[in-house]
Amino acid sequence: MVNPLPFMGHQGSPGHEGMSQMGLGMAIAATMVVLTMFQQFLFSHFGGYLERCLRKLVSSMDPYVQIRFTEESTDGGGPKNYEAYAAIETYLSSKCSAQAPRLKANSVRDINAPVLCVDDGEGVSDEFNGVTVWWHLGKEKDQGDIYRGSRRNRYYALTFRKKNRKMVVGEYVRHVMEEGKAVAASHRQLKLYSNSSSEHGAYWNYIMDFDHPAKFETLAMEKEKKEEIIDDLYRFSAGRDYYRRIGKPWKRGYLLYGPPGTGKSTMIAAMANLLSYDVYDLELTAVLSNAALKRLLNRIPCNSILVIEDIDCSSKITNQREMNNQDEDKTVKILEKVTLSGLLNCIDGLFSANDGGRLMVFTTNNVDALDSALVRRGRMDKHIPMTYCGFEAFTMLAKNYLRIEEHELFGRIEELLKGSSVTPADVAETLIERGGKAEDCGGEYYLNKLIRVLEENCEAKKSIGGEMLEKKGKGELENGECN
Ligand SMILES: Nc1ncnc2c1ncn2[C@@H]1O[C@H](COP(=O)(O)OP(=O)(O)OP(=O)(O)O)[C@@H](O)[C@H]1O
Ligand SMILES: [Mg+2]
Repeated sequence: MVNPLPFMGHQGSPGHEGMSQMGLGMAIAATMVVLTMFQQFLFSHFGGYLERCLRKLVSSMDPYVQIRFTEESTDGGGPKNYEAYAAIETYLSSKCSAQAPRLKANSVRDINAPVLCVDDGEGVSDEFNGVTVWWHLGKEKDQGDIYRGSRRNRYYALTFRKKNRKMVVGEYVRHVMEEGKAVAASHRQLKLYSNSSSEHGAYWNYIMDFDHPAKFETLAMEKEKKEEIIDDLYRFSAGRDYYRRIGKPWKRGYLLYGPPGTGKSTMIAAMANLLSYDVYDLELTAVLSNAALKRLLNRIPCNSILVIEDIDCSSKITNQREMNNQDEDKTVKILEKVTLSGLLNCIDGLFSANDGGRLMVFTTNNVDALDSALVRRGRMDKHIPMTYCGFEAFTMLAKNYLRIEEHELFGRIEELLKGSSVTPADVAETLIERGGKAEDCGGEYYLNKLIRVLEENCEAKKSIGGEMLEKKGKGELENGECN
C-alpha cells in the first residue's frame, strides 16, 4: 500500500503558487487514497481469483508436474503419510546408491547390508515403462510450534512431464509403494510387543527387537507338513486381491496344539521371520475387560502376528459362553477379565483393510479344553497339531545339531522313536553339543546318549500303564495331519 502522507510533508510556504501546489498535492494524495482503497477492494473481492488465474497461466506454460509426499502430515493425516514416505525412501535406496553423490544410511535389520537413501537436497531419476521421472528430497518451511520446537518436515517431491500424468499418478506411484513396502519388509527389524494395562487403558508396549533365529528350514517337522504350512503362509501374505475378491477381511487364524516342547513357540517365531511380521504377544490375563481387548486388537497394525499362547489357561474363557450370554456386563464386572464371547467378538471384528494382512496364532497344550466356538473354522482357519518327535523330525535335528545326515545308529533310533513319546525339545536337548564332542566322534556320543534316553522313555511308558499312553500317543498321531 502506498502511503499518501509524504506528499503533504513537502509543502512550501503558503502563497498563490504555494496554494496551488498545495491543492495539487492534496488532489494527488486524494487520488492515491482512492486508488489504494480501490486496490484493497479489488484484492479482497477478486484477489484469490486473480491469483488463481495467474497460477493457472504459469502452470499451463510449465511442462512438468510435481507431487509431494511429506514425512509427517500437518493436517492429521496420521501414519499413512509416513508409510508412503518410508516406502518411497526404501524404493529409492536401490536407485540412489548408483546416482546420488551424497547418501545416508538408515537403521536396518542387517547391519552388514545397510539401506542407503538420498541425503537432504539430493535427487535421483527413475525410469518406468519408458518414462523418466525425478525424485528430490527436500525440507519444508519450519512447521514447529511452541510445544514441539523447531522442526522441518521432510518430503519427497516427484517430478514428471505433464503428458505422463495418468501413468505416473496411477501405475508408477502404486509400483513404488508396493516395491518399497516389499523391500522394507525384507530388511525391517522385526519387533516384539506385549500388552499391559493401567487405570487409563490397555496398551501395547515395545519389548525388544525380535531377533529369534527360528526358521522353517531348521524346524523339526515332517517335510510335507512343513511345506504345506509355508505355502499357506505365503498365499495368505500375498492374498490382497484374493481377500478383496471374496469379500473377507484379510486375516487368518492358526491354532497350534500339542504337548509342551513340541515347537509351538518356535514355529511362531519361524512364521514371523518368514513373513517379516512384527509379533504382538497378547497376555489375556492382563486385559481387564472386553472393551480393553477390543481396543488392543484394533491397534495391531497390518503385517503383524497376534499371538495368544496357552489360550486354555490364559483366562477364564474356556467355558463361560452360556453364562456370558445371559448377562455379559455382569460377568465382566465380576471377573474383571475377558470373557469368551468378548474374545470371539474381537476376533470376528478384527478388521483388516487392504493394506496388509493380520495373522492370529493361538497355542494350547490342551486342545480338548477349548470351546468349540473358539476353534471353529473362520476363527481358527488352520489347526496344526505339534507332535512328539518322529524319525523325520529327528533327522532334521541331527542335521542341525550334529551336522550329520546319515549314521548306522539311525536305524535303532527310528525303532525306538516309534515306541516312545519324546518331544523335539527333549531330542534337541540331548543332541546339543557340549565341548565340541560331536566333532570328535562324528556325533556317535550324542546318538548313543539319545538311544539311552529313548530306551528309558519306552521303559517308563511300559511301566506306567503304557497301554493307555500308547493309545493317547497314537490318537495324536492320527490327528497328526495338517487341517
Ligand atoms: N519342532 C522343533 N524343531 C526344532 N526345535 C524344536 C522343536 N520343538 C522344540 N524345539 C526346541 O525346544 C525348545 C522348546 O520349544 P518350544 O518352546 O517351541 O515348545 P512349545 O511347544 O512352545 O512348548 P510349550 O507348550 O511349553 O510352550 C525350543 O527352544 C527348540 O530349541
Ligand atoms: Mg511355547
